[in-house]
Amino acid sequence: MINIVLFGKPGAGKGTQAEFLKEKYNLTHLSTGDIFRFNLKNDTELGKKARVFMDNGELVPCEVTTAMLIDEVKKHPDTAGFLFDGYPRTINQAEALDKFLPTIGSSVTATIALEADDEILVARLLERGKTSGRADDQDEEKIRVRYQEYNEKTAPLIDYYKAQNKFHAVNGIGEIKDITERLTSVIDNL
Ligand SMILES: Nc1ncnc2c1ncn2[C@@H]1O[C@H](COP(=O)(O)OP(=O)(O)O)[C@@H](O)[C@H]1O
Repeated sequence: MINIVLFGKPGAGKGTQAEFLKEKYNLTHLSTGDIFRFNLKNDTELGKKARVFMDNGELVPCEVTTAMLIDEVKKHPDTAGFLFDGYPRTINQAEALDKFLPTIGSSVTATIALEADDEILVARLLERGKTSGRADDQDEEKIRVRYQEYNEKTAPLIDYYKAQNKFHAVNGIGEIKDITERLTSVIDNL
């Protein structure tokens, strides 16, 4: 089983690249953002718990997110591997994943970060907000909160995975297909 964590700031292109990678490597794509948005749209119990946090650009509490993620993983016992997109986003979540995966005989294979400058990313998010209907993409204030959350809570994961020799980074600026190639060359060399 190969488990890849796609890592990057909001707007870095994780979702776009995940679409190509899941096909190429036959992986199950788990996007916590997508799962939360589905639950919001359908007004489920989970959606009710997540809504205020998401609408404000804040992280949903770890207990809620981790329980949801583990449920999703368990739905795919026969998969060739997972492509985690948007999880883990805190050290607590990374530790939870490192505890859970061995219970299904697996582990994180590698973390790959898509890197890009903040100004480019904020512009991308505002552009996406014009068509995506995502409230958190339409308001600079909310985008700012998401970057704060990233810097405080998610950025420490870089050192967490470096300490395990599992951190890789690629340049997230350029043509979509060139970025896909950068990612596949990392995965093919794992
Ligand atoms: N691992 C997570 N932990 C906590 N909250 C999360 C997590 N993943 C997604 N969320 C919630 O869903 C929102 C949107 O997620 P996502 O689409 O991945 O965002 P982005 O485009 O900012 O990377 C986040 O701002 C957060 O509220």
